[in-house]
Amino acid sequence: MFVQIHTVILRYLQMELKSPFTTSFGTMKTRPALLVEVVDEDGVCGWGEGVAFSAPWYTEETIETTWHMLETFLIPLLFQAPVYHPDELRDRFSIVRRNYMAKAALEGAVWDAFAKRHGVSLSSALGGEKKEVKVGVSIGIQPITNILKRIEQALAEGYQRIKIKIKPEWDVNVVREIRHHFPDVPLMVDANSAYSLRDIDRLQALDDYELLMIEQPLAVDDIVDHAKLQAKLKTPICLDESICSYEDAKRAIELKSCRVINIKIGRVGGLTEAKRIHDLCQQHHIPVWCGGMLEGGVGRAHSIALATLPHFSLPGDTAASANYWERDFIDPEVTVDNGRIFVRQQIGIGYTVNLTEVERRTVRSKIYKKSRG
Ligand SMILES: O=C(O)CCC(=O)c1ccccc1C(=O)O
Ligand SMILES: [Mg+2]
Repeated sequence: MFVQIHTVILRYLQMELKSPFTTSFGTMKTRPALLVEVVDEDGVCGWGEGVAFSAPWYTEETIETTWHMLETFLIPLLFQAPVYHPDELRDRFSIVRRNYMAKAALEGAVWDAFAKRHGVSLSSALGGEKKEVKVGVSIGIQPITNILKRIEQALAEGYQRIKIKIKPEWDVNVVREIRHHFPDVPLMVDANSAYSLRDIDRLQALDDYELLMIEQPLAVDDIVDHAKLQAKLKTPICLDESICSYEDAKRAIELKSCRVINIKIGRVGGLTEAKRIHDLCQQHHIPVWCGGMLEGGVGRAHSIALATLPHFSLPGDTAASANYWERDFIDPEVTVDNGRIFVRQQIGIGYTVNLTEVERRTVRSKIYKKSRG
C-alpha cells in the first residue's frame, strides 16, 4: 500500500495566546500557525503543522520561509512519486538543506495520512506503546508574584513538573524565591541560549537548587562550550536548540555536552528523525522528553503520538489546549488529567480538525495540485 498525494492545502492562521509568553528573546502575544493538509488519491486526508514563529529568534526559520520552502521545493518533491512509508521522505527532502520545520510540517501530514490508510493511530504507526503521556508546563518570564500564582495553579491542575524561563539577571533570584515557596516541586529552567561561558558563576549558582536540568544555556551552535559547562555543573544540561538532527545528537552525546535531550518534531525535520534521535538516546541512556512550540492542536497531537515511544521518560512541554488558547482548532481539545494526557486510539492523529475554528483564524490559504501525467 502506498500514499500518492495529489493535493496539498496550506493555511496561514493567526492565533491569539491567552496570555503573552516571554522568553529571553522577547514577548509573543499572538502566534501564527501554518496548517498543512494533504489529500491522497482515495480522498484520505492528513494534517501537519508548521511550528516556526513570525521572527527567526528560536531557529533561523519563520512562517514565511516555511511557506516558501514548501511551495517551491518540498510540495513538488512530494508530488514526484508515491510514498510507501513516510520514512522515505527524510531522504527525498535531503536535497533541501536544513529548513527542518518546513520539512516536518509536510512529513507530519503524510504520517497522518499513512496511519489513516493503515487504519491505525499515529502512535501505533510510530511504534509507540504508552496509553498516556506525562506532561509539565513552561512558564514565561513575568513578575515573580505571577509566576508563583501560575505554579500554584499548574500544580493544582496536576502538572508533573514546572519549567521557568530565565535570562541573565533573571535567574538565581527567581529560582531561590520559587524554592522558598515550593521546596520540593520538580523544577527546571530554560535559558533559550541567553548565556555564554563568561556567565559560569551565575550558572554554577543554580547548582544549589535541586533543578532537574538547565535547558539550552549557551549558543545554539556551540556544543563544545556546553561540554565545558556540563563538566563544571552538577545539574544536567538539556539541549534544545542545539539538536537539529541525529548527527547533532550523536556529537553532543559523544562530547558529553548534555545529559538530557529535548526532542521537538519541527526542530529536527519530522517524526522519522525524531524517532531516530529517540532510539539513539535510548542506546546511550540519555533521557528524553518532548518539547513544545506553543503549537495548535495538530502539532500538539503529533507531539503526543511521538511521546508514546518507550524512551520518553520525563514529562514533556505538551500542556493542555486551555493552557494556550481560549479555543483550540481540534475536537476534542487536548486535556490534562492529573498531569497525564490519555492517548486517543482513533486512526491517524486521533483528533478532528474543526474547519470552522480553522477558517475563523485563516489569514491566507493556497491549494497545490499534482499535475497530471
Ligand atoms: O509550552 C510549550 O509549548 C513550550 C514552551 C517553550 O518553552 C517554548 C516555546 C516557544 C519556543 C521555544 C520554547 C522552548 O522550549 O524553548
Ligand atoms: Mg527550550
